[in-house]
Amino acid sequence: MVEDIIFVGKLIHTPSLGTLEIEDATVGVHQSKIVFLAKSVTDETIRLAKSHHLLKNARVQILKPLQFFFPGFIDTHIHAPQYPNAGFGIDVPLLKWLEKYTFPLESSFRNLDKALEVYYRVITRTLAYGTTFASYFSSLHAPASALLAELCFLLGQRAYIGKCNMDTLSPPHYCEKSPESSIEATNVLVSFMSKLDPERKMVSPIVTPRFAPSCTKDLLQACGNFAAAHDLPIQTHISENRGEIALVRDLFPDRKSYTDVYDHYRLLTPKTVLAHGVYLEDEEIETILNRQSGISHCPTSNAVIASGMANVRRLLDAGVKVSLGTDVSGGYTPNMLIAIRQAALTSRSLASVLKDTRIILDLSELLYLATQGGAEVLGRGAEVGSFEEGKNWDALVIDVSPQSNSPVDVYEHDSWEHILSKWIFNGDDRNIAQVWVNGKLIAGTDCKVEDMSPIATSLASLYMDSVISPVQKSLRLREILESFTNTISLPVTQCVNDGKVHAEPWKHTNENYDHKKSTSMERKQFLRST
Ligand SMILES: O=c1[nH]c(=O)c2nc[nH]c2[nH]1
Ligand SMILES: [Zn+2]
Repeated sequence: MVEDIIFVGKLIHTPSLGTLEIEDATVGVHQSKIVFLAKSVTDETIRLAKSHHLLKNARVQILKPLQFFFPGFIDTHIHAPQYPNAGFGIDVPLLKWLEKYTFPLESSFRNLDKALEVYYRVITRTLAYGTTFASYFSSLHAPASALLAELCFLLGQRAYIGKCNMDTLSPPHYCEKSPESSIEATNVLVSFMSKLDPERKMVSPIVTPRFAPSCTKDLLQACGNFAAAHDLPIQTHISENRGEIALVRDLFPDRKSYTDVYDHYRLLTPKTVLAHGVYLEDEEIETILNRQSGISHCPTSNAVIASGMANVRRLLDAGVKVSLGTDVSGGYTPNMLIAIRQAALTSRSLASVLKDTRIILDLSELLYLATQGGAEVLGRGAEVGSFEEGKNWDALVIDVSPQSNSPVDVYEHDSWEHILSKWIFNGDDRNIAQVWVNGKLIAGTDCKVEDMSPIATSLASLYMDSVISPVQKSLRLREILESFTNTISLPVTQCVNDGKVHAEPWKHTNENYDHKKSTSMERKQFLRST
């Protein structure tokens, strides 16, 4: 059961593009939803909240000075298995980067021990950075993707999880055998996740054709059909890099443009997330608008792998939905604050290059992209992204007081607009005191062991244990997960990987690989590669 709480304090959000609201507020949360919202704090508003029929048993949480509520960040594009590469590998352009750094790493996620370790880390790190909702690409492996879904569910992060569909132009050891086997594995993941969270409230599958060059025409067609048949969102990459666009032109000579490839295969829907969109032509933008698909602007990775600078203003002026993604590990960090900063600076650089100051994104627009804009692109605009009666309580408590021990120095004369801007440009995870998802406190510097769920506590204590060897850690991790899985009796499902069928997704996918034998080659390779 989720506790009912009346939150009292400064509340900052961007409910629509260009609207920044900074007000004192009294917010009543019942069973994870906002049921009362008064935009002031007085004895009367608190009394009114307490007398609300759904808040009779609510406790009251009052923020301290220099603390405020902010909607949780929504990262609409992040590659979970690439997290170990975050922070290096910036010497080559996109297609070479995939070959040199990305495919070798992702292919190792057939090893579920590795997946456990990396996925635990990426979820807890993004939560500490205030990401309450992430749209993850995983690798092509259904079992590891199921594990990612399960960990998000158990640790409490809202997430879309997509296993990559890719059946061509990829290394033989990291390429699906056929469109049929790719869709079969996707179906396995969808079935697993449907049992994990039947209402798709916390975790939902998302159909993930990696990008046009890594899919045959039959696979693109099958992905479009599958998404339509199961009413699922879709995510992919588009128009990120000039070399990639030329490749798409060569591979799909019958299609007018990169966008037309996706449109032809029914992959552009109101629930489609298109990452990058740096070089879209006017006609492509119009198609994306007509299909009501959205863009995930990934300025950090666009800069890191020198792909280019997307003109967000042009997309917004056209009426296209835009959000923000960290795109780890093209992006060097899963920290959404950095993505916001990079979006700000990219818009300024472009404004200077194109001699048009209108291109500059102001703070309220940047914050919208990172919150409500993300919710809209993921098709969840009515549920999360800002504070409104009926929405879920996915919120951060930001602390810029000296007690936060953060790099944000506030002076007496600073307005709240200035404080907000200082947090965005100077802050870090030390300012994120509380992370609430779906009415539960699950992370943040204030989050005590007693606040955490039992699984989060067990996993956290394991990770803080510096004595235990990596091999023991991996075994213990698996044991913990299995014990919790049994406790909440998650459905045992069948997962297909590399053509084999397995009883439970967290068990091995490779019959020759025994995780208990810590000397096995695979484990040694895993330890060396992490
Ligand atoms: O930034 C990117 N990261 C990826 O993993 C990828 N795959 C295809 N295109 C891509 N772009
Ligand atoms: Zn990407």
